[in-house]
Amino acid sequence: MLRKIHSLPGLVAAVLITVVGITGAILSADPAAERMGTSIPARRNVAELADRVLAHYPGAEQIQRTPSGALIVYYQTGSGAGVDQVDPSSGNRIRSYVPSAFMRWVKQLHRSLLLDTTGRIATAATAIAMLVLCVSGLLLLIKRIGGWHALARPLHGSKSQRWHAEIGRIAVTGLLMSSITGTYMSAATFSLVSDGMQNEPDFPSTTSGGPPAPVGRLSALVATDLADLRELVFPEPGDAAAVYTLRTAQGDGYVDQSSGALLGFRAHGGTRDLYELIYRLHTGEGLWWFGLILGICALTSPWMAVTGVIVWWQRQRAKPRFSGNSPARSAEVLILVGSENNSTWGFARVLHDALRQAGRRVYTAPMNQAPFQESPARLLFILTATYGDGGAPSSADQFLTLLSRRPPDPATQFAVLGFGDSQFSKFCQFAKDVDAAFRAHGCQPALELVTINRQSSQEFARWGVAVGDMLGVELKLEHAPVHPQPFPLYLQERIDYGREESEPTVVLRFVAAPSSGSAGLLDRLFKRHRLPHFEAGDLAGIIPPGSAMPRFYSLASDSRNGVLEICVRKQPGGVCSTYLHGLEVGERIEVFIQPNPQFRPASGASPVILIGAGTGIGPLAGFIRNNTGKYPMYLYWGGRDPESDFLYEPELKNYLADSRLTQLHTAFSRIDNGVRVQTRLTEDAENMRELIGSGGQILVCGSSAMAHSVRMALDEILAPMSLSVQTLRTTGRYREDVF
Ligand SMILES: Cc1cc2nc3c(=O)[nH]c(=O)nc-3n(C[C@H](O)[C@H](O)[C@H](O)COP(=O)(O)O)c2cc1C
Repeated sequence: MLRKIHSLPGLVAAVLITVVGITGAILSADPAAERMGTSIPARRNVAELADRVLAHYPGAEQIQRTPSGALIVYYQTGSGAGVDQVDPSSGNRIRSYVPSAFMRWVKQLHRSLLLDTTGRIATAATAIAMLVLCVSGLLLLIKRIGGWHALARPLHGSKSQRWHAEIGRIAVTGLLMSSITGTYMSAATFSLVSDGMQNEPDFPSTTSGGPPAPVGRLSALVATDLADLRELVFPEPGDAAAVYTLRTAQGDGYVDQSSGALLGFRAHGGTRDLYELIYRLHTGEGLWWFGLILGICALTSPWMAVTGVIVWWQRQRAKPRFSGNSPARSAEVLILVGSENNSTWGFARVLHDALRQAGRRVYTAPMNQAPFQESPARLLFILTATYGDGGAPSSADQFLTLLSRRPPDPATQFAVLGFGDSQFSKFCQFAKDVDAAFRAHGCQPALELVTINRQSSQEFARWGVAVGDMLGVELKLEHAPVHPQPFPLYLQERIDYGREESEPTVVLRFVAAPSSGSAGLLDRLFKRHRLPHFEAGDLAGIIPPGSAMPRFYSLASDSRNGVLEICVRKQPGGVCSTYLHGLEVGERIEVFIQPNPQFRPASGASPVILIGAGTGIGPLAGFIRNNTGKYPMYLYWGGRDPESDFLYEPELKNYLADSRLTQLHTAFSRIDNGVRVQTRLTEDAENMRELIGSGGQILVCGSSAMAHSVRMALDEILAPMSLSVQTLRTTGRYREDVF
């Protein structure tokens, strides 16, 4: 619901929000520019100013003081009327006052889209839409990220999602302020609220009628501080009954031109003061710095509109299109899906189709729409992602309440499949909560809870086998997510380690075109650089022949290195690793890139501690290779035997020599007194604490068993500092890429 409230006004008003935002940002520069060209004298009264202005402009008709403090004089001369900006101290002319035609046009566009009343209604609607977008966007972000306290945390999601939320959380306060004040001003324009301007003073019925006194001696003007002046209108020369009209910050009145007495003064009411405050907050007039801040925030509106539309479009494209649902009333099996970004629906589709092929009547629905009342189904599959800080995705946020209202039924069997990312501290937490809720509700687990890390097709296929066994049918769950376009690569070089071992490792370097052969020189020169963009730590997706499922390998190079490099250990019976180990130099393969932006060293000079074992060294070696700024980097790496599989040995020695690597700590397990990498960490605990104390970040890459041991060791190392892996994780200083 909240998402709909956010998307609808955004989509409808995207163009208007862009126009109003850009014009607002341009207008915000005006008060600042005006303020810069204005000097504000210390204590001066209106009588003194008027006296000096009259000395320069005998035909002065009116003095106006703009909210920025600029003084404008309207006057008549023998040759006609004129308007000048004058110096507040001397009354001297500064320049002729001609508001820029461009700024007037921008103002009209901002206020009414150059369309009078229709335009004003449209801009009022835009201000309201913007207000709704700011509030709903903030609530969505809080929900996604896991609460108010987490608002400053690093963001996850697709590139457009992250950019939308990142800029949004910076600009939201300014945009909120602009939209609230804009809405109020539009309401005042259409008299829906009062602006307090109707409270005009009554024109004096009698005046002293005496001869005009010099303006510099009129007591009411002497008593008025220049800083309070808004406007002074001079009386018609020769008219003894005429008076000065004086408008100030406090109220409006008239001044007798002979006695200098203040006549019929009427103070502004609270409504007028409120309107003026809101006007100043919106326009920045009189508060130029505030206006500039709002202007900068308003500049983000085109960005927010474009990224917002992209996020919406991506979500629409990924939306499930379900055909072949059996009616809920007659379904034997329910598949309930909890998803935020829709990828879980792809897995649900595969399960749905496989169960139908196995002859079951299946009904699939979002968890929030579980048809508990109508459906007699007694077998429930729940496929759900986790969001925020271990919370529910949007299509499942009502589910636990729905379940609690369902009468307990021991005849119901359920199986929960959790989708998550082990980078998050509360991995698949919502799936765990759902599993626990079903058990507490008296339902029977048909299968134990299974969690799937990063949408792994292999883990899903394994779960499918367990489901098939449970149902007594053969169930093949092959989920091939939609991947980016693959591109061809040629193997340029391979470096083999531990050939004689049962699980040898190979470093493979691919280029975008053959570096030798029949290709022409130009072809060779340019095609070599036609690698798509990727960074070390991103994932290379490779689909081995005879399989539909890609396997992912962490990249050990950047595209700017001119090669795509991966480090592969041959797994016993592993389809893809066997295929890659069999590649000959010059052979062609197809690869696609899956960005993995959370696994990168933070920018800046704080130390980076890289920890890995086995082929986990791949991305870590890539980070070191690209550390051309020579920031402190420490590598702790565990291998088996230094004789046969010291991966990247010559490169690491070079990096140490040219300071791209600060320290190298190796641990080998298959030698006398062999140790694992976590032991090296513990031995070097003092150094580790020092590095973490100076703001260090830890990146871990390798098997999940190794990552687990490393976490345990680090928790012990960090305990004297009252820190833990968990606390580092929540602040983005501990990241894992685990397989
Ligand atoms: C903002 C955000 C927050 C997330 N929070 C968690 C989390 O707390 N725990 C977890 O295991 N996974 C978390 N994930 C990972 C998702 O649950 C995972 O990518 C899932 O496969 C997405 O499924 P969906 O595309 O159907 O929404 C988060 C992802 C994002 C983008």
